[in-house]
This record gives sequence, C-alpha cells and structure tokens, in this order.
Amino acid sequence: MFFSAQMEEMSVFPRISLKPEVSNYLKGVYLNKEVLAAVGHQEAECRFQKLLTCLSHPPSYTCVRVNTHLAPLEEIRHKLGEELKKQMCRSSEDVQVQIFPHPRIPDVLLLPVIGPRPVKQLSSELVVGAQCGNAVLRGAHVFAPGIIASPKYMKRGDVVSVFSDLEGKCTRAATSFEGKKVFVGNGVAQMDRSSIFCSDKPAKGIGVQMMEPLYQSPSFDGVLPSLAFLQNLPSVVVGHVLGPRPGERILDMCAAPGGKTCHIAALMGDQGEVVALERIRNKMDKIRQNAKLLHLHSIKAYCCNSIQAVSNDPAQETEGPPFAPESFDRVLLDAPCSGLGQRPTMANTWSLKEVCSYQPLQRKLFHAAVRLLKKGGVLVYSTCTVTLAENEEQVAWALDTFPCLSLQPQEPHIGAEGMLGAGLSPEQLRLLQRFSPELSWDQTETAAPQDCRADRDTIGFFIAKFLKN
Ligand SMILES: C[S@@+](CC[C@H](N)C(=O)[O-])C[C@H]1O[C@@H](n2cnc3c(N)ncnc32)[C@H](O)[C@@H]1O
Repeated sequence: MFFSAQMEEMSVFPRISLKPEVSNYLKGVYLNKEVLAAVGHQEAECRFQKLLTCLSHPPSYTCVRVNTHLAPLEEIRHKLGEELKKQMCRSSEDVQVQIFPHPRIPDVLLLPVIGPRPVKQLSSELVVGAQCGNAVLRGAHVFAPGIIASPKYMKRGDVVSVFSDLEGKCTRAATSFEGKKVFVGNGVAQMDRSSIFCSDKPAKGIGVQMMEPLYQSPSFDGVLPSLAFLQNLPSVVVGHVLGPRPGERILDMCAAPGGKTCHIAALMGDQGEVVALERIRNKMDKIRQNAKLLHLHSIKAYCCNSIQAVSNDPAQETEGPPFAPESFDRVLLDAPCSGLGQRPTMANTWSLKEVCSYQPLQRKLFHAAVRLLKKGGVLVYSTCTVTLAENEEQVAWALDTFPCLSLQPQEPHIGAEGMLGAGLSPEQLRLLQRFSPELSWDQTETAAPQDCRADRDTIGFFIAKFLKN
C-alpha cells in the first residue's frame, strides 16, 4: 500500500524472503520509537518495505577499485575499457561499456549495470544455487560447482535459461525443478551434463557462459588482475576513512579475503606494515594470494583468533601475534556480522538466534582492538549489515565502555548518517556513515547525476571512526 508505482516497475524480484521472526525483528528496528517519533509511522514502514525490496535486487553500479600504486587511474581506466571491449566483441550482443571515475574517491571506477533487461526465457532450464545466482546478477558467468540441475541431454554449446534456486530445495543432478526459482538470464553451456554430474572429480571452471544476463555487467574474471579489484563502494570508503599513511603500522583484525587489507597497503604506497589477521586458515591463504596478485609486499597475514591477539607482556616483540598492547597506529575492525546488507540476496534462511549472535563476538573483538591501538591512534569499525544491534548500539556501548574513545568525522562521507534508535545524539549520528539503499530506492531511475546514484544504490553498510585519546 505504501509502494509508489515507479518502485513496483523497478522490482523484478519478490522482496527478500526472511524467517518471520527475523522479518519481525528487522521491522522492530526500522520502526523503533525514535524513528517513529522523527518520521512517523507511514514513512518508517515505507523505508522498511523498500529495504526488503532493494535487498533482493543488485546495486545499479559495479564498483572497481584500481590499484593506483602500480599505475595512474586514467591509464587503468583506458586499459579496462580496451579489455571490456574485447569481451563485448565475443558476446552476441552490441553493448557499450561506460566507465566513470568517482568524483570524490580517487581510486574508484564505476560501471553502470544495465537492467533489468527484457530477456526471453527458453524451454531448456538449468538451475544454480542462490549464491551462484546472486553472482550472475552481478556480472559473473556460471561456475560448474554452482550448477544443481540441468536438462537431461545437455551438451556443450546448448543454449539454456539459468534459474536461481531461492530456497536451496532443488535436488543435485535433477533434470527439472518446480520449486521457488527466479530467472537470471540465458547462456551457453560450456560442458556436457555428464562432465558436471557424472565425473569422479567435482567439475571446475565456467559451466555456462552468460550471453543474455537479466542484468548486464562485465565479467571481471581474469581482467587486469593486478590493477582492478571488484569491491563494493562502501568497502572502498572504509580504506579512505581509516586514512593510513606511508610508514605506519596498521592492523586489519578480520581480514579475509583481504580486499580492505590490500587497499590499505596501496594507500600507504606499500611503505610500512599491514598486519592482517584471519581466524580461518584457508581464508588467510586467500589474503596472501591477493597481496601477491596486487604486488603488495607490506602485508603480513597470520591465522589467528583476533580476540586473543593481545599479549599480556608489554615487552612482547615477536613478528606475529600476540602483539604487545598499543602496537598499532591504526586498527580496522571490519567485523564478522549478520551480513543483512548484502545485495542481491533473495532469501535468507537464518534464525533470529543466528542473526543476533554477532553482537557479543563483535564486542570481544572491540576490546582487543582498543588494547592494540596506540594512544592518538585511529580505530575504524565497519559491518555490512543493517541492524542497530551491530551498528549504532555498538557505538553507544563502545563510547560508554571506553572513555578514551571519541567519535571522529569521516572523509569521504557519501553515505547517510547513523540510524535513530540507539540513544545517540544528533551530533553523534552525523559522525556515523550508514549506507542505506532504501532511502533512495525509488529515485534511482531519476535524472540524478551518475555518481550520486552510485553513492546511494549500494549494499547496506555501516562505518564508525574513533580516536583513542
Ligand atoms: C566481514 S569479513 C572480512 C572482509 C574483509 N575485511 C575484506 O574486506 O575482504 C569478516 C572475516 O572475519 C573472520 N573472523 C571471524 N571471527 C574472527 C576472529 N575471532 N578473529 C579473526 N578473524 C575472524 C571471518 O572468517 C571473515 O573472513
């Protein structure tokens, strides 16, 4: 009842499907007393409904962070244009590639996503898992491990319509599926059905090359691997907000796969030391691979539970963890979180208990972060979720628990301010940066300048910057 006609036009997918207990919880967040008093019931309800709609749709820009420590932005922009032109020549469609520099962020290129486009569904159906389907909506081809069902006699070269299995209910190696699914585009099979499902080893590589995706966005698989890195815009903002300088010692506490670690090292011109910690070993290896790919030598990655990264010995001088208190000039806590800002996500099957399990973990990590930071140092806390419990409530708790911390302005500040509901003052909320795609969801098709639309139509994200006095 609160939807504008324009918004319905933009919605090709149903709103994100959540467990009723999670949906009610989120509604309680978006319709909390402070918000209701400020904007009224109708506007608060409208924002919540828009949130549920935009979460199931991809953002309308692909953001590429360029490795400016290896080459200037314009040079990389030119090379990227040439690479993507070659890619388009191989595709059956005549699509122009537009690449814009971001006017305020010097290492960002933006590529508009074209879609939803009118693509005709075929009778041959191939089903992929939801995660694979989400990647296709952001420009990826279908990788073989993501395929769950395919036509019975599918041969390499066959043209198929690709569907995403929303609830994970399709049986592996099925030949058809009648459950909840959405169409994500048409492509050409790169393998026979038998090599996907019947071989002894799990199939690897591209299983379906997308030729007519519902949302057209270039595939970056193998494109300028040392110069261009796909990263959501708010994640790039985090690196700039942290503001690392050459020669400093920086700690990235929850670092895999290392997108922000690599950005920090690049911003320092690879001069200084970036210590990247990650609890899961395989994921830690990914940080090392990414650092190598981007030619960054100042990164030192360790497998470590960051809650235990502080040594009780102030004279501790080992290279790896645990570290002596006050060892770092800046600390990034890009915390493990409920991830409810990720887009596109069409279905999330988490229980309320799972969604609420992150606040205590984040607080333990926060304690370690404050201890490891030097006096006068900067701590940045970020999440890719939309709850108050993991964002503004954590800030209120931190200011209360650590009197040495004060909130700092952020540069750049291109997102909205913090959300009401955690008892923070208007001044404090203004210092927080919340990327809230629901606030402009029905305006994304208007004549707003490209970069403004790119700044607003992002994943849901939160950033707070503190100084330790
Ligand atoms: C939000 S992701 C980090 C994304 C990363 N900063 C980037 O930009 O590429 C959070 C990461 O923290 C890791 N993690 C969770 N608990 C941790 C802990 N106690 N210590 C270290 N890492 C942890 C997770 O495995 C996950 O890889």
